[in-house]
Amino acid sequence: MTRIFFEESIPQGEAYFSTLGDATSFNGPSLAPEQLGDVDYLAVRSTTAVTPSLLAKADKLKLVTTATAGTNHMDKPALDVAGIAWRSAGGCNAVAVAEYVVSVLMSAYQDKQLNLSRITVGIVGAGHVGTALAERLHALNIAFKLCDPPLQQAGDHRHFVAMDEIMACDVITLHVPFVKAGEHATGHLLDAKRIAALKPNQLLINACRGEVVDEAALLHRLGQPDAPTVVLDVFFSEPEINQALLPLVWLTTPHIAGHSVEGKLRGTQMAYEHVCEAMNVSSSLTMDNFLAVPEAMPFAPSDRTAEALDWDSLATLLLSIYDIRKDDQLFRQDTSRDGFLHMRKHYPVRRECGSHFLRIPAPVSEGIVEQLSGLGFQFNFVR
Ligand SMILES: NC(=O)c1ccc[n+]([C@@H]2O[C@H](COP(=O)([O-])OP(=O)(O)OC[C@H]3O[C@@H](n4cnc5c(N)ncnc54)[C@H](O)[C@@H]3O)[C@@H](O)[C@H]2O)c1
Ligand SMILES: O=C(O)[C@H](O)[C@H](O)COP(=O)(O)O
Repeated sequence: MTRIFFEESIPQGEAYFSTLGDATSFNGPSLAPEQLGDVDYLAVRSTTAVTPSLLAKADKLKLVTTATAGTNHMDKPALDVAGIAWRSAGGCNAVAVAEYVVSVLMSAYQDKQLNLSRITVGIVGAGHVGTALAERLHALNIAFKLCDPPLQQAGDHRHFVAMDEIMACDVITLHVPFVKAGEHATGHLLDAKRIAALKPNQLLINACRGEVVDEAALLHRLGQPDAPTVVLDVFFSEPEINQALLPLVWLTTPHIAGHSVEGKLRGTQMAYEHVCEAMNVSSSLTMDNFLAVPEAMPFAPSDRTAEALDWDSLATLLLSIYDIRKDDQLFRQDTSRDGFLHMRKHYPVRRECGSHFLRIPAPVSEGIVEQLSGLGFQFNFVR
C-alpha cells in the first residue's frame, strides 16, 4: 500500500491524499526521521523543515511536495543528492498576497490619505505574486515599476528597473524568494544602507520572507522621528518574532498574506496533483469539491457612467472583501509565539475577490466593467 504523509496544516489533506493510499497527518515541527522509514510521498507546508537529518531514514521516499510557494524550508540540494524528487505550489497563493497588498493601499487611502492617483508602487520580484499585484494595480490605475534581474536576464519582455529606482518609489513591496547565495541572493536585499535611506513619506511592505530585510537596521530606522511607514507579514525568526518591532510598524500580521481559503486549498490541489503525477494516476478531485460559493453581493457604483470607479467606492468594496486592519487588530491581541501560531491555525475565513459574485445595477460603463474584471470579480447586471 502506498504511504503518504501530509502536514496537518494542509487543508483537506485527508480528503485528498486518502484517495491515493494510506494517508497519515503529522504536526510539522514534531516529525521525526524514524516516521519516514516506509513513506513513499511527503506533503508539507513551510512549517516542516526538510533537512538531511529528517531524510536520514527515508529510504522509500520518492517525492517531497510543498503546498506553498516558498521553498526555503526544503534543503533542495540534499533532496537532489538523495535522489528524491521535489515540487512546490508556485502561484497557489499569488492572488491572496496581491489582495493583501491592495488592502494595505486601500487602508492607507482611508487612514493616511494616501493619494493613490499620484503614487508609484515599486514591486520587487515579478514572479507569480508580483505579476498578480501588477495586474491589480493596472486595473486600479495605480502606477507601478517592476524589478526582477533574474527574469530580465532570462529575456522577460516586460519593462524592468534597477533596485535603486524601486527604492525611490512611494510604496516598496517585496515579493522575492529567500535565496541564501548566488548572483541573485536575497538575504538582506533591503540592507542597512537602503533602510537608512527610506524617507518618512515612503511605505514599505514585506510579505515575502523576513530574511530579505535587515531587521536590526529596520528596528533602528523605525526608532527615528522621521521613520517610514512599514507593514510586516513576515519576520526573521518566526514564530518567535522580535516584539520590539511591533509598536513601531503600522500594520502587522502573522505570515497570513497568502492564507485566503483559495490560496491554501490551491496549494493542496497542486500538491495532490504532484503525488498523482508521481504515482502515474489521474487526479479525480478538484477545488470545486471543497469550495463553498459565497452569497452574491450587491454593488452599486455611485457614478455608473464614469470611466472608472472613484477611490471611495473602490476602497469600500475591496476592504469589504479583505481588510488587513482587522487581521492587525486580531494579531496585536497576542503577538507571542503562541499567539502567532494560534492565529495562523485558526485564521478567519478569507475569500478572494474572484470567488465573489457582484450584482450590479445596469447599465455601467465599459471602464468599470474592465476594472472589476481586472480585480478578479465575477458579476452580473440587474435591472
Ligand atoms: N507571506 C506569504 O504568505 C507568502 C505567500 C506566497 C509567497 N510568499 C513568498 O514570496 C515569494 C515570492 O512568491 P512567488 O509566488 O511570486 O514566487 P516566484 O518564484 O513566482 O517569483 C519570485 C520572483 O522573484 C524574482 N527574484 C529572485 N531574486 C530576485 C532579486 N534578487 N531581485 C528581484 N527579484 C528577484 C524571481 O526571478 C521571480 O520572478 C515566495 O518565494 C515566498 O517566499 C509569501
Ligand atoms: O511561501 C508561501 O507559500 C507562504 O509563505 C505560505 O503561506 C507559507 O506556508 P505556511 O507557513 O502557511 O505553511
